[in-house]
Amino acid sequence: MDEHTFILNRERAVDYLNTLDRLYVFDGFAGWDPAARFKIRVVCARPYHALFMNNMLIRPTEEELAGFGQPDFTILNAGAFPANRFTSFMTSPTSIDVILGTQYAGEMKKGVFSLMNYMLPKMGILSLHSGCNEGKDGDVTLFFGLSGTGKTTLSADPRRPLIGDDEHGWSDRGVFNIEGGCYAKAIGLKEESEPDIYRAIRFGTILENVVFDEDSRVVDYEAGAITENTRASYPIEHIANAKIPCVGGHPRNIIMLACDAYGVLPPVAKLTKEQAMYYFISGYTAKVAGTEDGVTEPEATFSACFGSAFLMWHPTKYASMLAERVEQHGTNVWLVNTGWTGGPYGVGRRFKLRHTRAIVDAIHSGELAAAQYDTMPVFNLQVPTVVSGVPSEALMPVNSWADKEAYRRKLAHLGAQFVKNFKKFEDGGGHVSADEALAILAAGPNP
Ligand SMILES: Nc1ncnc2c1ncn2[C@@H]1O[C@H](COP(=O)(O)OP(=O)(O)O)[C@@H](O)[C@H]1O
Ligand SMILES: C=C(OP(=O)(O)O)C(=O)O
Repeated sequence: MDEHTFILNRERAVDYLNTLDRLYVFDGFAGWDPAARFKIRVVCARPYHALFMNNMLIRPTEEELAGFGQPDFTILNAGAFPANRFTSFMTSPTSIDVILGTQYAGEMKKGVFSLMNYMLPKMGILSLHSGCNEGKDGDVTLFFGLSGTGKTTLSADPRRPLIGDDEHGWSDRGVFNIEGGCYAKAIGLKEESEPDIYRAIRFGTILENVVFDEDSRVVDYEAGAITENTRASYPIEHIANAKIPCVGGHPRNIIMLACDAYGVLPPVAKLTKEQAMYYFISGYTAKVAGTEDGVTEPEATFSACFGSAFLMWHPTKYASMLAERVEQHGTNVWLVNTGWTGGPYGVGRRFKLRHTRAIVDAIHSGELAAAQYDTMPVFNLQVPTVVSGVPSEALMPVNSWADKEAYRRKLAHLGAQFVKNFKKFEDGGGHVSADEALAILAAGPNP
């Protein structure tokens, strides 16, 4: 989009907002690190949108609010009003630079994230689409992953204080959350399996698109009648063990999450430095019905750095910043499949949350770093032979499939999709040397 189109959209949003009798304004911060903190003003037509950003941004103290002054950035949310589709560069009535034509509250938080993906790297800080928590001895873990892969679910862990569930920065001082709240998927939520998130849903939380009984107000988390993408937005302090301020040291472990609906990838693999770059740049998951409209069948998705829609620089810029930090801090990198086992979607079933949690626990206890590994064909991934609390036949995927030939076909098929996707990154994008680019490419699958 060019500047002129942006100005036209902005004018349209301002004109619409000016017609309203009442507007809702919220001032808050993005970035828990005071050296990387931005003042954000949200101006919107609906109180729900203002409350959403009250939950998702960092709430200023009364004193901070008194001295807030002019914001660094302003979000104009005129989502009830469409953009003019005849404006050049506008291919739809939905605009997300200033918000027109969509009332999805997530646009505002991801708008701030896009901004941070531009600003932070300029300041030498890596922006991360990841969850983050911290162990008793201060060891930090990042959970990268696309929407629905488990960032929010797995970073909420009663034994590990939560730093954040979705958006972080990694500077020379360590990691910090960008946000002041969480945005959890609520579909199928149960107190037994996700107690922290379930209990975080109380006064002040926004529940979006859930089905509830109008008389009793009891919510039916199982119902996806409106959409599968039901959500709960709550201030981070609603999580009992949130770490406030939401900052931590340099990560000891990075977990890259993929929800592989083909059932091809192992539930956990240990990555070499080059594999870590390869899987980070690839940003794989397989979408099943969920966050996005129109997705009803599993479909491989590659989204660079696990968030290409929010990247403002070439993906290899973020990847090389990640490689530098991983090297400097000796961070271990893991690939965890929170998707299917025993066959693809429709044949097998999703990994049990308690098995994925057992894997994450084995990473944190150091059990996996000391484990024995086998090599998985095609992807050349190092897969542990034993993980406490996880059935061993689930570790090497071929063992969990009844039809071994069908597995081999899907393995080759997924490998080929990775290779095809990676073509556009083969030259390193000017941010890694030609030799490094070759080493990263060689770390990918060989179908
Ligand atoms: N094995 C698993 N690991 C992680 N999440 C799982 C697993 N099985 C089912 N789920 C469900 O998948 C969804 C993951 O969503 P969420 O954690 O909000 O993803 P993200 O924060 O990455 O968008 C949750 O609804 C969770 O209950
Ligand atoms: C907010 C979103 O992302 P996530 O599921 O990663 O929270 C979204 O995709 O709308």
